[in-house]
Amino acid sequence: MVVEKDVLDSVCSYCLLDKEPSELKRCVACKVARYCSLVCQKADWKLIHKSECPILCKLPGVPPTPTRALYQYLLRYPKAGNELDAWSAGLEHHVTDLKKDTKRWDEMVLQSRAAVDFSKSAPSKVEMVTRLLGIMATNAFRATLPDDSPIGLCFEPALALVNHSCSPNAFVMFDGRKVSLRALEHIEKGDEVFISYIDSTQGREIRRKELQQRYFFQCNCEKCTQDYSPYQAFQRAGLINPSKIDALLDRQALDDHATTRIPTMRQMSEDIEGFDRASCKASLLLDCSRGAELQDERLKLLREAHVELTPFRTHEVFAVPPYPTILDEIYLTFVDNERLAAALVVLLFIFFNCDVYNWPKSTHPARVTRLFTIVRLLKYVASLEPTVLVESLAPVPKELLSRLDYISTAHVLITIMLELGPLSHGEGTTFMAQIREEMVDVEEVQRLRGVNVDMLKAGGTFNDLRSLSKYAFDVIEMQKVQKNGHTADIA
Ligand SMILES: C[S@@+](CC[C@H](N)C(=O)[O-])C[C@H]1O[C@@H](n2cnc3c(N)ncnc32)[C@H](O)[C@@H]1O
Repeated sequence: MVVEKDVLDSVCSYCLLDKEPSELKRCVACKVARYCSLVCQKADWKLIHKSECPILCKLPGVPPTPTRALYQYLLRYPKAGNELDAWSAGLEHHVTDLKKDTKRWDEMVLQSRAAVDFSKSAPSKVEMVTRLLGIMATNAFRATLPDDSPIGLCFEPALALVNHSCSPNAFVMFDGRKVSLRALEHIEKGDEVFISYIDSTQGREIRRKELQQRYFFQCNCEKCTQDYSPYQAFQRAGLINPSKIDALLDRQALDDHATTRIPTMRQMSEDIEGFDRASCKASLLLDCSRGAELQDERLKLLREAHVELTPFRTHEVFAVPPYPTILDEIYLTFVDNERLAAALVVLLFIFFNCDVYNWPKSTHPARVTRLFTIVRLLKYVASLEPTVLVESLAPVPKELLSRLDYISTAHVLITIMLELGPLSHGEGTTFMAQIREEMVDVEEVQRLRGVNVDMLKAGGTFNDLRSLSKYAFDVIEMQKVQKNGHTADIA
């Protein structure tokens, strides 16, 4: 496991947990590696830093993450000849495919030479190291935090044996240094385990292109061969796991919506020009928004992209790409702008209308992580003065905003997460510890308020949450304008 170059300041180089930079102590020699404790520093020194530190001391900057992964391999197996270890040697390397892209291959050879040079290995090892780089390109995982931000490169030969499917039955979960393969559903003995290498909520052509370019194969899973829409894939995936989540989601309504979207999608495919044009224009605007320097400019482009998707909106096919991505980016822009009440409303809409279809299993880590974000946003909204809340969510009726019990809703969601978290992220993980911390915090607030939450009444609470999510479009269209030097939201 190698820490991503960009997060070296905020992640412990040994346990890989993210911390405030002030909580991490730098290695006094190289000033690159940082640790959250002496225990981690000692463990990393023994594992790799003893050999890596002198390299980092001599270099003017930190080499790219793959180069560091390569020289760390050479440092850990200094006595090996020009052959890879048995585990790595058996993995796909796609060297023939990689060589077809001469520019990419030349860069790979350069990176391998640098790794051999930095680790003072024999020059004869360059060929083996370039092959190892090919193996890593196909087999290494991007280690992430629960919010999906990258923290490192993980090369684990046993996990690398798992093939891809766009409707996977398992997933890889990172918790600091620990990595595990977890099932999304019951897998019979003898059945193949599949994970998704990519964002499988994207459309088939984008998925196929990405898999071909990065992994050199054409995916022939059922979702690809049948070109299933998210609604068909949802129905194929079966019912949502029975659990307390039923209080939050109306399973019958979800199923009915999916059923009625199937003929709608067929109808849409007859007007392919109209939908393709809308989708292409929205995707172009989305790309432009990613290049926008100012937040307001970014939001303006995303709003335009959202308007382009009006045909999707008319047919209520919110789970169909690129709709979920556009909404997700709008939500993230609101977070970046510290418009957290607006972010909550958009996120609720995404949760109820996109996520449930794109990740049908309620124990999917993406779904559970979303619930966690919703809890945090609910707690923030609960802390706002009622007048400020009404102002920041101008299109939402005051009556609904004042009726909602944000803390009790957060409380019930945490109760649900205590059931889902051990299945999605695993018992004993940092994520579960965070959920428990939230529970202690919310229970204390409830005690002070004298509120006793009854799960049976939760259905009512969630109806209000669903009602709030229905104002997402009005909230998105709300303009932020400059008024006498002050910014204000107007409907
Ligand atoms: C991480 S490896 C998976 C293990 C690999 N099958 C092996 O035996 O070493 C990734 C490579 O496996 C192959 N692969 C993975 N999933 C596949 C799929 N669904 N269909 C065809 N090939 C696949 C591709 O060659 C891909 O580059």
